[in-house]
Amino acid sequence: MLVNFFGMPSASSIFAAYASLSTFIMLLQTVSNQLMPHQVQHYIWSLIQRFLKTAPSKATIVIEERDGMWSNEVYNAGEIYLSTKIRQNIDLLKVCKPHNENNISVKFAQCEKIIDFFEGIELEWKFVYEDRKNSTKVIDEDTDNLVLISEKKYFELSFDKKYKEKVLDHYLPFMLEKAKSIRAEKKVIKLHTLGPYSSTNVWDSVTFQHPSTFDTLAMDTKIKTSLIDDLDRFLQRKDFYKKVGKAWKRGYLLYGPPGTGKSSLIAAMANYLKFDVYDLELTNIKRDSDLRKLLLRTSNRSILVIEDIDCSVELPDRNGPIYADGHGQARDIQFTLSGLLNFIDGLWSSCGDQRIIVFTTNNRGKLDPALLRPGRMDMHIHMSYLTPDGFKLLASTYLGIQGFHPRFEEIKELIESMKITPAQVAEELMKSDDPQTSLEGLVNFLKCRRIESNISKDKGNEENKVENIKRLPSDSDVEGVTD
Ligand SMILES: Nc1ncnc2c1ncn2[C@@H]1O[C@H](COP(=O)(O)OP(=O)(O)OP(=O)(O)O)[C@@H](O)[C@H]1O
Ligand SMILES: [Mg+2]
Repeated sequence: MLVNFFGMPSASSIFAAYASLSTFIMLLQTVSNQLMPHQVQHYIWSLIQRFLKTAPSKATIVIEERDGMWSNEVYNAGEIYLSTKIRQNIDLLKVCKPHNENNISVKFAQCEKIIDFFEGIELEWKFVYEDRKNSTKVIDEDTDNLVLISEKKYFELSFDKKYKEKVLDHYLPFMLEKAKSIRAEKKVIKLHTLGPYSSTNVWDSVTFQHPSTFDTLAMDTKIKTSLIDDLDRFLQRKDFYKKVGKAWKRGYLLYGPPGTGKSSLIAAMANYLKFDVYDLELTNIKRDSDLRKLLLRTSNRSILVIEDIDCSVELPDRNGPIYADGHGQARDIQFTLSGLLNFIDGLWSSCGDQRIIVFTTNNRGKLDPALLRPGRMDMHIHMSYLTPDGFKLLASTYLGIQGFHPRFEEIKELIESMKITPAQVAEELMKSDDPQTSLEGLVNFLKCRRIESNISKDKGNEENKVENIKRLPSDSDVEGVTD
């Protein structure tokens, strides 16, 4: 073929090639018309056409359900990703509801094909299901038990060969990410706690159903916004933590009086992030090694909570490791708070992703300095008494009152004049379904509280006066004083 100086074939050579190809095809048609029945001709032509169109340029990736004994993450992701697409494309579906998910999952019921598109590339997913002659042993990752399976499942992902790099480097990671977010959306949050006598060192888990969210939480708006921003930034900073060589973790210290919403805030964080919660009651732990085992059994994307750190456990100071438990028996505790924190740091640096640790306390002043040291807890969050804005939020959540209500002014003035917790007000607001009655009850409650606190203030002042009078120097106190 003639080629011009741009490396392209010339017009005359293309024309000549086209003419000889057409002559060849016409000849082939004449021969086949005379020798073969019409249906056979049609079948052969369609085969040739299909071969010319697809065969030479097609690539296929096989994604098996199992990688040896273990499940294959890419297959699992494929199943989740395609579950959003098969509803429209396929008539025979299989549905199930895994125990750790909220919604029904839709799966392939038999060998089927689905077409997907990604940045202009057409991708064909084929689900293949085969019965095996012999069953094989695999690990059920939910229970860690060996189970026998007698089927083989896999996906064949086919596409134009020229997009191989793009599919491997972009489409599959995109599909994995998508599956991750679908899974996160569907995920049921678990609350893991230790039994009263956790000699077995295992976490008991139940479904976490705390309804608290950032929308229902009455707290300083600026603090709330900066916490949400902090959590968002934390989730997106995988590369940053890797770059600076730090464990991908974040620590929060929540402090404030009882009933100001510290535990509710933890629940709101868990619901926002869809992270499991591990509630670590340090008093239940006997040995340092038990603690390590338990911590090793916590999962990524989780919140480790240690509540009331100042009083729930008597962590030894550096002078003495032997402590008495609640029953007066000696308890050999070999860890210090800073030891615990260092261990968590070390563990999470090597095998932890997206870990959050939250400590709560009613009294920040009583805390071990190890915890307060700069850089130890990333954010100290003060949960304080109720403010008028906080009250408006509670009124909207509990009573459905949006905006203004004639009683708000009086309530605002009462709230500003005393220290009242959101928990106390929430309890009053729950006493009636009728907003008018509830607010009436709240006003009475607040007035009583104000009278009580004035009385105790007066009493305090009286006692102080008496105390001061008692302390006035008597003749015998004042040595060497003469008139
Ligand atoms: N800031 C708040 N916003 C909305 N509701 C709140 C808030 N604080 C407390 N409540 C209500 O009071 C209940 C008790 O609050 P919570 O257990 O979160 O307080 P806490 O600060 O953890 O108290 P403690 O120090 O005793 O553990 C919650 O279930 C919730 O109904
Ligand atoms: Mg609490």
